[in-house]
Amino acid sequence: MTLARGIYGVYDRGGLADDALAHVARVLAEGLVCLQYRDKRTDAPDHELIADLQALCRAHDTRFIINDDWRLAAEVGADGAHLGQSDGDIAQARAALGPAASLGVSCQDRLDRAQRALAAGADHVSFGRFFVSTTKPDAPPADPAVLTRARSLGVPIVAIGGINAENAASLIAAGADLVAVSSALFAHADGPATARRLRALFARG
Ligand SMILES: Cc1ncc(COP(=O)(O)OP(=O)(O)O)c(N)n1
Ligand SMILES: Cc1nc(C(=O)O)sc1CCOP(=O)(O)O
Repeated sequence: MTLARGIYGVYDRGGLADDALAHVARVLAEGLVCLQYRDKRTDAPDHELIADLQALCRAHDTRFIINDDWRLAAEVGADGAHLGQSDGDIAQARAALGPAASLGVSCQDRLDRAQRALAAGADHVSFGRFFVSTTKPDAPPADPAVLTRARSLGVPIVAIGGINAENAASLIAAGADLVAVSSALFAHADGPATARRLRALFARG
């Protein structure tokens, strides 16, 4: 299923408050296209948390995506997976997840990576980081011009890295269909207000 334009939430399991799920529900209520479960702390997925997030996503008509591990995505019946350059075979992931799944691939600032990912079965591609990210401080920088070049690919283009309500407009203007946001949505109390402001940016066209 083609991802609509809008907000792509990245729920990073590290450093969450006790009321994290209630906070996620408030953010989802603002209207996110999808929510990614990302856990870099352990190889042991938190199945209870995954089930809770998946249920919240269903209730809010938000696609639920698993980072890094397409086998886990298939096992839990997620709506899709997001793969980095070393997260396995994209064609194998597509075969396992099926044609309706959302399958995204990180391409940093490389159009050739995006072309290869799409040829192998991805249906959207992600570029970044565009701003300094507290969630992933070592992510290499990308120039927003890659978003403009990527329009020619004809698939949804995701921008990621340090994005918030103040800086997202430039990336949307450059060509991003979705902005992938973690800390500004989920590590700050004003995450729901940020989601509302981001939505307004897309509503402007
Ligand atoms: C939407 C989106 N884009 C890029 C990434 C980064 O994925 P990856 O390169 O696999 O790096 P880690 O997230 O594993 O650190 C992402 N997660 N989501
Ligand atoms: C998970 C991730 N990947 C990135 C990349 O550039 O590939 S940046 C990033 C972190 C996104 O979180 P925040 O919105 O808090 O910066």
